[in-house]
Amino acid sequence: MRTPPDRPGGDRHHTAPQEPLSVVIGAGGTGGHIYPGLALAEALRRAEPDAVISFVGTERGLETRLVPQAGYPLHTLDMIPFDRALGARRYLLPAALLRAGAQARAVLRDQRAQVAVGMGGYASAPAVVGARLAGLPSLVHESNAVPGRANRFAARLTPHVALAFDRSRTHLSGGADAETVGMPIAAPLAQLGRTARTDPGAFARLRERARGALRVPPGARLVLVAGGSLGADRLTRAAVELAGHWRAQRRDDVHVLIKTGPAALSGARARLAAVDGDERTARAVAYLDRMDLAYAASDVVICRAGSATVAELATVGVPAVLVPYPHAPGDHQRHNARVLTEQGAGLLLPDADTSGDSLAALLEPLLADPRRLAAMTGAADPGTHGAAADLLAARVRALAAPTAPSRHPREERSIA
Ligand SMILES: CC(=O)N[C@H]1[C@@H](OP(=O)(O)OP(=O)(O)OC[C@H]2O[C@@H](n3ccc(=O)[nH]c3=O)[C@H](O)[C@@H]2O)O[C@H](CO)[C@@H](O)[C@@H]1O
Repeated sequence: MRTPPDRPGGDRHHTAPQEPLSVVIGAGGTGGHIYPGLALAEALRRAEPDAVISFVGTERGLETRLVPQAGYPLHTLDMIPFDRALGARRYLLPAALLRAGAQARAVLRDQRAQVAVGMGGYASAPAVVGARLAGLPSLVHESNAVPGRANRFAARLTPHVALAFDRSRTHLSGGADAETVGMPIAAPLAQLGRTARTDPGAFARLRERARGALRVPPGARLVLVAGGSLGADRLTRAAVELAGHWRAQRRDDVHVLIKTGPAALSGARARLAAVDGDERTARAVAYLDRMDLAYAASDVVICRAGSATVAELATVGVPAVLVPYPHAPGDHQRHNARVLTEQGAGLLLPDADTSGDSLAALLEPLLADPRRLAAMTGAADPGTHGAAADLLAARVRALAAPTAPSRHPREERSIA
């Protein structure tokens, strides 16, 4: 039996011994939904060590690797993607949603959950539907500057909405009452941001260790090319061209680390071998499990503008060249990118203009200008991303409280 802990921000009410906090988190598809879900899970466990946390996801996404690897059970639902389903298969969506919602309800009941949280991705809306079917409170966290259809739908089913970026408020039903908590990011990244801002000596030591771990040649500036959790072929190709260009110039003051995604690794390595056989100028890896090391070691990051990446860059303050994915629903990556470009912490490069030549033209003057790089780092506004996991966890715990305003009239109504 759980003893009511002495809670900072103590917001659960205790009149009698009760079951442990049990929360089901719906998150899936790509890293941008799963890592924030995992950061929330960790924050819940920090606040209530005996909390029972489970995830719902699908068989198709990165969650099948990342969630069990982090030590949490994953229950899979049969759900089709919201956006692709709209087209000719639009008529399949209500039935798919109800079926997946019923599966989520079974998980919620099985786990004796008190709250469901939708973090975005395929499984997010079913988690919220499942909570409605079970008469439980739910909360939606919107991570993008422009919400996707799944979360716009889910936000109509619950009055509890939290935002990563304030600018998405106007797109959501109930958005006016939403709280901007920031994007939950992993504890090592939040810590890296704090160290970078408050302890230059410690950060310099960390940076040296990270550069060693990533095999960055001594004295070279590191350009990290990180497409997003799945990689981005356009960026990988441009980065290989850039490496070839710098290698031809015999430059030993720059090094490119290319995160390709697993599917593109062998092709990228073959192309790199043709221009830089001994990996002096560039190295390709499939995935980086330690993004904290990668950010700490980098002088510039070239990346897509997924919301988690944008929030992490704002937190750690690494200057960025952002190449928004042009087919993201609602062009949300371009809006995400603005978070950094409007601060002066990032430069925008349209996807169609991205090549080895355009990257060289952008990066060469930038890397040669340490004051400009430092100004970009200084301009990055960390906002509340470093604290977002704890802020969101406090909201979730408040909803789980027996006397909390969880049984909102909207949650009592049937969704049918
Ligand atoms: C193509 C597409 O539709 N992408 C969407 C997807 O992005 P996607 O999941 O690719 O990208 P994000 O940038 O949001 O998140 C990537 C996450 O994976 C981590 N990471 C990445 C690479 C790596 O090697 N190791 C690693 O740990 C990053 O640190 C970050 O935490 O979900 C995001 C959140 O809704 C959206 O904003 C993006 O538009």
